[in-house]
Amino acid sequence: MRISFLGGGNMATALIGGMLERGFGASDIQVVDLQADSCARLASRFGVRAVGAVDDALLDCDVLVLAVKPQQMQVALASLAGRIARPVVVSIAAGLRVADLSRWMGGYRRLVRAMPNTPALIGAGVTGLYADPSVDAAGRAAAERVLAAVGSTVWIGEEAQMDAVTAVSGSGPAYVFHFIEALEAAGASLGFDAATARRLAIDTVLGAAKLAADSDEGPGVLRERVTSKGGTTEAALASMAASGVFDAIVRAVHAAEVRGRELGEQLGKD
Ligand SMILES: NC(=O)C1=CN([C@@H]2O[C@H](COP(=O)(O)OP(=O)(O)OC[C@H]3O[C@@H](n4cnc5c(N)ncnc54)[C@H](O)[C@@H]3O)[C@@H](O)[C@H]2O)C=CC1
Ligand SMILES: O=C(O)[C@@H]1CCC=N1
Repeated sequence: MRISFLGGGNMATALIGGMLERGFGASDIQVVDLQADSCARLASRFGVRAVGAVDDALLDCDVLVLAVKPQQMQVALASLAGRIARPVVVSIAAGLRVADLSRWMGGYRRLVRAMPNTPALIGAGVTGLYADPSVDAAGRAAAERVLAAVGSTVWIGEEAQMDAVTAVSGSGPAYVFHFIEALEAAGASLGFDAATARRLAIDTVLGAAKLAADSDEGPGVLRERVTSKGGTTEAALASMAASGVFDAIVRAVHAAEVRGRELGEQLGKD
């Protein structure tokens, strides 16, 4: 299976790295990026073909992944209109709807929207996928194969829910990194050196996530197990509740969902 990327930034790098780790061949992967330094970096790091402009070889693929910023998409797609007939086109852009992507590609409709996240870099991503109803089973399977190479996949039945996927799991790693930053800062403020504070914070999140993933019980039950009556955890959780941490996180995820919808509406007007 031949895969091409339009845009070779953070996410394309994460996806290509993960795919190569999982047995995709470098000679089956191509990238186009406007920045010469991005092309040089991808070519030297991964051994893939990386070019500065769309050409016929790049478009001769089974899956074309659209990996430019939402604001860059319309201009980027203008270079494809009328030039593709075969590949299933997979957009990983936040917000942008199938109808608008299709219009910008001159009516091409073999489109799948995917929302991966950066842990794809180590094969630990999760991706929500939505296919235009016109995409056949083979097209869906091809798109899923690319994203499944870098983590788990979940098909979403309604396109409108892709903004919720973006808010929960697409942006989600940033929330977790932010939590790690806070835990690390707290450790440092309690007197640990930087390396020790970071180790304690990261390994705690890693271990807790693994425990949650491996357990038949939900995170609420696991939380209660840590929380001894009258103990230290109870004191910390009471402080979090007083600060409204839980509700603040829920509100933050809703803000991300709203921003995804706004992006789609604003950019789709043109
Ligand atoms: N960063 C993340 O965690 C996630 C990002 N996304 C989505 O992935 C997409 C890419 O995001 P990043 O990789 O973070 O952005 P990025 O800015 O790192 O990469 C975009 C790349 O596209 C290139 N580019 C721009 N216009 C181009 C054109 N016309 N032709 C060829 N290349 C062009 C840029 O030079 C840049 O290297 C976005 O649409 C974003 O919504 C999706 C899931 C997670
Ligand atoms: O922040 C963003 O817009 C992108 C989409 C999901 C993660 N990063």
